[in-house]
Amino acid sequence: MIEMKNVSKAFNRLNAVENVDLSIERGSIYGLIGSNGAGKTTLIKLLAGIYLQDRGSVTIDGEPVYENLSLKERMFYIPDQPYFLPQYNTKQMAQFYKSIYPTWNEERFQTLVAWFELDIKKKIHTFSKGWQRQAAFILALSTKPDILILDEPMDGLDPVVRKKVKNILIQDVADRKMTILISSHNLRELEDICDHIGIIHKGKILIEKELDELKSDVHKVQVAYKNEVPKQLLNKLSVLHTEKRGSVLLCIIRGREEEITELICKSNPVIFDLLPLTLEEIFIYEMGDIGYAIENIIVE
Ligand SMILES: Nc1ncnc2c1ncn2[C@@H]1O[C@H](COP(=O)(O)OP(=O)(O)OP(=O)(O)O)[C@@H](O)[C@H]1O
Repeated sequence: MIEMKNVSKAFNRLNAVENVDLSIERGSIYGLIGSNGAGKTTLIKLLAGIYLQDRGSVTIDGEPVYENLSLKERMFYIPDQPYFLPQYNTKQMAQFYKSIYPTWNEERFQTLVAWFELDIKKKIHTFSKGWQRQAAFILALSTKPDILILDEPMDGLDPVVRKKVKNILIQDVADRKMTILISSHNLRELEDICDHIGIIHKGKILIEKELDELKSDVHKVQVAYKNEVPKQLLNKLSVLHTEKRGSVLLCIIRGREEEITELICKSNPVIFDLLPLTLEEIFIYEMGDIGYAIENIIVE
Protein backbone atom coordinates (compact mmCIF):
# COMPACT_ATOMS: atom_id res chain seq x y z
CA MET A 1 0.00 0.00 0.00
CA ILE A 2 1.20 3.50 -0.92
CA GLU A 3 0.58 6.07 1.81
CA MET A 4 1.10 9.79 2.27
CA LYS A 5 0.44 11.24 5.69
CA ASN A 6 0.22 14.99 6.23
CA VAL A 7 2.75 15.61 3.43
CA SER A 8 3.86 19.12 2.47
CA LYS A 9 6.44 20.29 -0.05
CA ALA A 10 7.25 23.91 -0.84
CA PHE A 11 9.41 25.59 -3.48
CA ASN A 12 10.64 29.05 -2.45
CA ARG A 13 7.83 29.39 0.09
CA LEU A 14 5.20 28.32 -2.45
CA ASN A 15 3.31 25.31 -1.11
CA ALA A 16 3.19 22.97 -4.11
CA VAL A 17 1.74 20.17 -1.94
CA GLU A 18 0.13 20.91 1.41
CA ASN A 19 -0.98 18.56 4.20
CA VAL A 20 -1.83 15.76 1.81
CA ASP A 21 -3.18 12.44 3.06
CA LEU A 22 -3.50 9.80 0.41
CA SER A 23 -3.61 6.03 0.23
CA ILE A 24 -3.51 3.70 -2.73
CA GLU A 25 -4.30 0.02 -2.27
CA ARG A 26 -2.28 -2.68 -4.03
CA GLY A 27 -3.82 -3.58 -7.41
CA SER A 28 -5.64 -0.29 -7.68
CA ILE A 29 -5.53 2.16 -10.61
CA TYR A 30 -5.55 5.63 -9.10
CA GLY A 31 -6.19 8.69 -11.26
CA LEU A 32 -4.88 12.03 -10.07
CA ILE A 33 -6.60 15.03 -11.60
CA GLY A 34 -6.28 18.76 -11.05
CA SER A 35 -5.95 22.15 -12.66
CA ASN A 36 -2.64 23.37 -14.11
CA GLY A 37 -0.11 23.97 -11.36
CA ALA A 38 -2.28 22.11 -8.82
CA GLY A 39 0.66 20.02 -7.59
CA LYS A 40 0.19 16.73 -9.45
CA THR A 41 3.77 16.34 -10.71
CA THR A 42 5.19 17.37 -7.33
CA LEU A 43 2.99 14.79 -5.60
CA ILE A 44 4.04 12.11 -8.10
CA LYS A 45 7.73 12.93 -7.60
CA LEU A 46 7.25 12.64 -3.84
CA LEU A 47 5.64 9.22 -4.31
CA ALA A 48 8.39 8.14 -6.69
CA GLY A 49 11.02 9.09 -4.08
CA ILE A 50 12.53 11.80 -6.31
CA TYR A 51 11.63 14.70 -4.00
CA LEU A 52 11.95 14.65 -0.23
CA GLN A 53 8.91 16.07 1.57
CA ASP A 54 9.37 19.00 3.97
CA ARG A 55 6.83 17.49 6.38
CA GLY A 56 4.89 14.24 6.81
CA SER A 57 5.62 10.71 5.61
CA VAL A 58 5.60 8.98 2.23
CA THR A 59 5.71 5.20 2.55
CA ILE A 60 5.19 2.04 0.53
CA ASP A 61 4.28 -1.03 2.58
CA GLY A 62 5.33 0.95 5.64
CA GLU A 63 8.84 1.86 4.38
CA PRO A 64 9.91 5.46 3.61
CA VAL A 65 10.29 5.96 -0.16
CA TYR A 66 12.96 8.65 -0.47
CA GLU A 67 16.33 7.23 -1.60
CA ASN A 68 15.07 3.71 -0.85
CA LEU A 69 16.82 1.55 -3.43
CA SER A 70 14.93 -1.67 -2.74
CA LEU A 71 11.60 0.14 -3.16
CA LYS A 72 12.78 1.86 -6.32
CA GLU A 73 13.60 -1.52 -7.85
CA ARG A 74 9.90 -2.32 -7.51
CA MET A 75 8.59 0.80 -9.21
CA PHE A 76 8.84 2.51 -12.58
CA TYR A 77 8.07 6.15 -13.27
CA ILE A 78 7.36 7.45 -16.78
CA PRO A 79 7.42 11.27 -16.65
CA ASP A 80 5.39 13.46 -19.02
CA GLN A 81 8.54 13.66 -21.14
CA PRO A 82 10.10 10.18 -21.02
CA TYR A 83 13.84 10.21 -20.42
CA PHE A 84 16.36 8.07 -22.32
CA LEU A 85 20.13 8.05 -22.22
CA PRO A 86 21.53 10.22 -25.03
CA GLN A 87 22.18 8.43 -28.36
CA TYR A 88 20.78 5.13 -27.00
CA ASN A 89 18.47 2.83 -28.93
CA THR A 90 15.77 0.70 -27.25
CA LYS A 91 18.01 -2.39 -27.19
CA GLN A 92 20.72 -0.47 -25.32
CA MET A 93 18.14 1.03 -22.95
CA ALA A 94 16.91 -2.52 -22.30
CA GLN A 95 20.49 -3.54 -21.34
CA PHE A 96 20.66 -0.55 -19.01
CA TYR A 97 17.39 -1.39 -17.23
CA LYS A 98 18.35 -5.08 -17.12
CA SER A 99 21.42 -4.06 -15.10
CA ILE A 100 19.42 -2.09 -12.53
CA TYR A 101 16.10 -3.95 -12.27
CA PRO A 102 16.48 -7.51 -10.89
CA THR A 103 12.92 -8.17 -12.07
CA TRP A 104 13.75 -7.43 -15.74
CA ASN A 105 11.99 -9.97 -17.98
CA GLU A 106 13.63 -10.49 -21.39
CA GLU A 107 10.80 -12.63 -22.72
CA ARG A 108 8.29 -9.90 -21.89
CA PHE A 109 10.52 -7.34 -23.58
CA GLN A 110 10.68 -9.40 -26.79
CA THR A 111 6.91 -10.00 -26.74
CA LEU A 112 6.13 -6.31 -26.26
CA VAL A 113 8.62 -5.23 -28.95
CA ALA A 114 6.93 -7.61 -31.40
CA TRP A 115 3.47 -6.50 -30.33
CA PHE A 116 4.22 -2.79 -30.74
CA GLU A 117 6.39 -3.49 -33.83
CA LEU A 118 9.10 -1.21 -32.49
CA ASP A 119 12.48 -0.90 -34.20
CA ILE A 120 14.80 -1.51 -31.23
CA LYS A 121 17.96 -0.65 -33.17
CA LYS A 122 16.88 2.86 -34.09
CA LYS A 123 18.17 5.65 -31.84
CA ILE A 124 15.31 6.71 -29.59
CA HIS A 125 15.87 10.47 -30.02
CA THR A 126 15.08 10.03 -33.73
CA PHE A 127 11.67 8.51 -32.91
CA SER A 128 8.45 10.54 -33.09
CA LYS A 129 6.91 11.58 -29.75
CA GLY A 130 4.43 8.69 -29.89
CA TRP A 131 7.12 6.11 -30.66
CA GLN A 132 9.28 7.41 -27.82
CA ARG A 133 6.36 6.91 -25.46
CA GLN A 134 5.82 3.38 -26.78
CA ALA A 135 9.50 2.63 -26.15
CA ALA A 136 9.07 3.95 -22.59
CA PHE A 137 6.05 1.68 -22.01
CA ILE A 138 7.85 -1.39 -23.40
CA LEU A 139 10.86 -0.76 -21.16
CA ALA A 140 8.72 0.01 -18.10
CA LEU A 141 6.52 -3.07 -18.43
CA SER A 142 9.53 -5.32 -19.06
CA THR A 143 10.77 -4.49 -15.56
CA LYS A 144 7.51 -6.00 -14.27
CA PRO A 145 7.08 -3.25 -11.67
CA ASP A 146 4.84 -3.62 -8.64
CA ILE A 147 4.09 0.08 -8.94
CA LEU A 148 3.82 2.04 -12.16
CA ILE A 149 3.69 5.83 -11.99
CA LEU A 150 2.57 7.65 -15.12
CA ASP A 151 2.42 11.38 -15.88
CA GLU A 152 0.19 12.14 -18.91
CA PRO A 153 0.78 8.61 -20.25
CA MET A 154 -1.31 8.74 -23.42
CA ASP A 155 0.09 12.03 -24.69
CA GLY A 156 1.05 11.64 -28.35
CA LEU A 157 -0.26 8.07 -28.74
CA ASP A 158 -2.70 7.28 -31.54
CA PRO A 159 -6.07 5.69 -30.62
CA VAL A 160 -5.01 2.15 -31.59
CA VAL A 161 -1.84 2.30 -29.49
CA ARG A 162 -3.81 3.85 -26.59
CA LYS A 163 -6.12 0.87 -26.64
CA LYS A 164 -3.16 -1.52 -26.72
CA VAL A 165 -1.49 0.25 -23.80
CA LYS A 166 -4.69 0.31 -21.74
CA ASN A 167 -5.21 -3.41 -22.35
CA ILE A 168 -1.69 -4.29 -21.19
CA LEU A 169 -2.00 -2.10 -18.10
CA ILE A 170 -5.32 -3.62 -17.11
CA GLN A 171 -3.94 -7.12 -17.77
CA ASP A 172 -0.91 -6.50 -15.51
CA VAL A 173 -3.16 -5.20 -12.75
CA ALA A 174 -5.43 -8.23 -13.04
CA ASP A 175 -2.63 -10.83 -13.41
CA ARG A 176 -0.17 -9.69 -10.77
CA LYS A 177 -1.85 -6.89 -8.84
CA MET A 178 0.35 -4.12 -10.19
CA THR A 179 -0.60 -0.73 -8.71
CA ILE A 180 -0.86 2.24 -11.06
CA LEU A 181 -0.89 5.96 -10.31
CA ILE A 182 -1.81 8.08 -13.32
CA SER A 183 -1.87 11.85 -13.54
CA SER A 184 -3.67 13.20 -16.56
CA HIS A 185 -5.81 16.00 -17.94
CA ASN A 186 -7.49 13.49 -20.22
CA LEU A 187 -10.40 12.58 -17.98
CA ARG A 188 -12.13 10.35 -20.53
CA GLU A 189 -9.01 8.21 -20.64
CA LEU A 190 -8.87 8.03 -16.83
CA GLU A 191 -12.55 7.20 -16.61
CA ASP A 192 -11.90 4.11 -18.75
CA ILE A 193 -9.29 2.55 -16.53
CA CYS A 194 -9.20 4.07 -13.04
CA ASP A 195 -11.02 2.68 -10.03
CA HIS A 196 -10.04 5.53 -7.67
CA ILE A 197 -9.85 9.26 -8.30
CA GLY A 198 -8.10 12.03 -6.36
CA ILE A 199 -8.79 15.67 -7.17
CA ILE A 200 -6.00 18.07 -6.20
CA HIS A 201 -6.29 21.85 -6.17
CA LYS A 202 -3.70 24.38 -4.98
CA GLY A 203 -1.66 21.58 -3.41
CA LYS A 204 -4.53 20.08 -1.41
CA ILE A 205 -6.52 16.93 -2.06
CA LEU A 206 -10.16 18.03 -2.37
CA ILE A 207 -11.77 14.69 -3.05
CA GLU A 208 -10.49 11.13 -2.90
CA LYS A 209 -13.01 8.46 -3.79
CA GLU A 210 -13.80 5.33 -5.71
CA LEU A 211 -14.82 6.36 -9.22
CA ASP A 212 -18.20 4.61 -8.89
CA GLU A 213 -18.87 6.39 -5.60
CA LEU A 214 -17.85 9.74 -7.09
CA LYS A 215 -20.25 9.15 -9.95
CA SER A 216 -23.11 8.16 -7.68
CA ASP A 217 -22.58 11.38 -5.72
CA VAL A 218 -23.29 13.99 -8.41
CA HIS A 219 -26.16 13.99 -10.93
CA LYS A 220 -27.45 15.92 -13.88
CA VAL A 221 -31.15 16.67 -13.50
CA GLN A 222 -33.54 18.16 -16.05
CA VAL A 223 -36.86 19.45 -14.74
CA ALA A 224 -39.76 21.50 -16.04
CA TYR A 225 -42.90 22.74 -14.28
CA LYS A 226 -46.25 24.04 -15.45
CA ASN A 227 -45.47 27.30 -13.69
CA GLU A 228 -42.35 28.55 -11.87
CA VAL A 229 -39.68 26.20 -10.51
CA PRO A 230 -40.48 25.90 -6.76
CA LYS A 231 -37.73 27.94 -5.02
CA GLN A 232 -37.94 25.89 -1.80
CA LEU A 233 -37.04 22.80 -3.76
CA LEU A 234 -33.69 24.20 -4.89
CA ASN A 235 -32.94 25.34 -1.35
CA LYS A 236 -33.42 21.80 -0.09
CA LEU A 237 -30.98 20.35 -2.63
CA SER A 238 -27.20 20.73 -2.86
CA VAL A 239 -27.13 22.43 -6.26
CA LEU A 240 -23.71 22.95 -7.88
CA HIS A 241 -24.95 24.58 -11.08
CA THR A 242 -28.19 25.59 -12.82
CA GLU A 243 -28.89 26.52 -16.39
CA LYS A 244 -32.19 27.49 -18.04
CA ARG A 245 -32.84 25.98 -21.45
CA GLY A 246 -36.22 27.22 -22.63
CA SER A 247 -38.75 25.86 -20.21
CA VAL A 248 -36.37 23.17 -18.95
CA LEU A 249 -34.07 23.78 -15.97
CA LEU A 250 -30.84 21.82 -15.99
CA CYS A 251 -29.30 21.35 -12.55
CA ILE A 252 -26.15 19.65 -11.33
CA ILE A 253 -26.97 18.29 -7.90
CA ARG A 254 -24.80 16.62 -5.30
CA GLY A 255 -26.48 13.93 -3.21
CA ARG A 256 -27.97 10.47 -3.27
CA GLU A 257 -30.08 9.57 -6.30
CA GLU A 258 -33.04 8.30 -4.23
CA GLU A 259 -33.20 11.43 -2.06
CA ILE A 260 -33.00 13.78 -5.04
CA THR A 261 -35.66 11.78 -6.91
CA GLU A 262 -38.00 11.73 -3.91
CA LEU A 263 -37.75 15.49 -3.30
CA ILE A 264 -38.22 16.42 -6.95
CA CYS A 265 -41.12 14.00 -7.52
CA LYS A 266 -42.96 15.53 -4.54
CA SER A 267 -42.85 18.92 -6.32
CA ASN A 268 -44.87 17.55 -9.29
CA PRO A 269 -42.65 18.38 -12.27
CA VAL A 270 -44.00 17.86 -15.79
CA ILE A 271 -40.56 16.73 -16.95
CA PHE A 272 -37.98 15.01 -14.76
CA ASP A 273 -34.84 13.21 -15.94
CA LEU A 274 -31.89 12.16 -13.80
CA LEU A 275 -28.77 11.42 -15.80
CA PRO A 276 -25.24 10.28 -14.88
CA LEU A 277 -22.31 12.66 -15.27
CA THR A 278 -19.00 11.97 -16.93
CA LEU A 279 -15.80 12.37 -14.89
CA GLU A 280 -15.05 15.47 -16.93
CA GLU A 281 -18.36 17.05 -15.91
CA ILE A 282 -17.91 16.09 -12.25
CA PHE A 283 -14.46 17.68 -12.26
CA ILE A 284 -15.70 20.89 -13.87
CA TYR A 285 -18.62 21.30 -11.44
CA GLU A 286 -16.69 20.33 -8.32
CA MET A 287 -13.98 22.81 -9.28
CA GLY A 288 -16.65 25.44 -10.05
CA ASP A 289 -18.03 24.89 -6.57
CA ILE A 290 -14.71 25.91 -5.01
CA GLY A 291 -14.37 28.98 -7.19
CA TYR A 292 -12.42 27.59 -10.15
CA ALA A 293 -15.26 28.54 -12.46
CA ILE A 294 -15.44 27.71 -16.09
CA GLU A 295 -18.07 30.08 -17.44
CA ASN A 296 -20.87 29.09 -19.76
CA ILE A 297 -20.21 25.42 -19.93
CA ILE A 298 -22.69 23.59 -22.05
CA VAL A 299 -23.45 20.10 -20.80
CA GLU A 300 -24.62 17.91 -23.64
N1 LIG B 1 11.20 22.66 -9.21
C1 LIG B 1 10.34 23.65 -8.91
N2 LIG B 1 10.79 24.85 -8.50
C2 LIG B 1 9.94 25.86 -8.18
N3 LIG B 1 8.58 25.75 -8.23
C3 LIG B 1 8.08 24.57 -8.65
C4 LIG B 1 8.92 23.46 -9.01
N4 LIG B 1 8.12 22.42 -9.37
C5 LIG B 1 6.86 22.85 -9.25
N5 LIG B 1 6.81 24.14 -8.81
C6 LIG B 1 5.60 24.92 -8.54
O1 LIG B 1 4.74 24.12 -7.74
C7 LIG B 1 3.38 24.24 -8.18
C8 LIG B 1 2.85 22.87 -8.56
O2 LIG B 1 3.50 22.45 -9.76
P1 LIG B 1 3.27 21.01 -10.40
O3 LIG B 1 4.22 20.88 -11.56
O4 LIG B 1 3.36 19.98 -9.33
O5 LIG B 1 1.76 21.13 -10.91
P2 LIG B 1 0.91 20.19 -11.90
O6 LIG B 1 -0.38 19.94 -11.22
O7 LIG B 1 1.71 19.01 -12.30
O8 LIG B 1 0.69 21.18 -13.13
P3 LIG B 1 0.38 20.90 -14.70
O9 LIG B 1 -0.96 20.26 -14.78
O10 LIG B 1 0.36 22.28 -15.26
O11 LIG B 1 1.50 20.05 -15.22
C9 LIG B 1 3.39 25.25 -9.32
O12 LIG B 1 3.06 26.51 -8.80
C10 LIG B 1 4.83 25.22 -9.82
O13 LIG B 1 5.20 26.46 -10.37
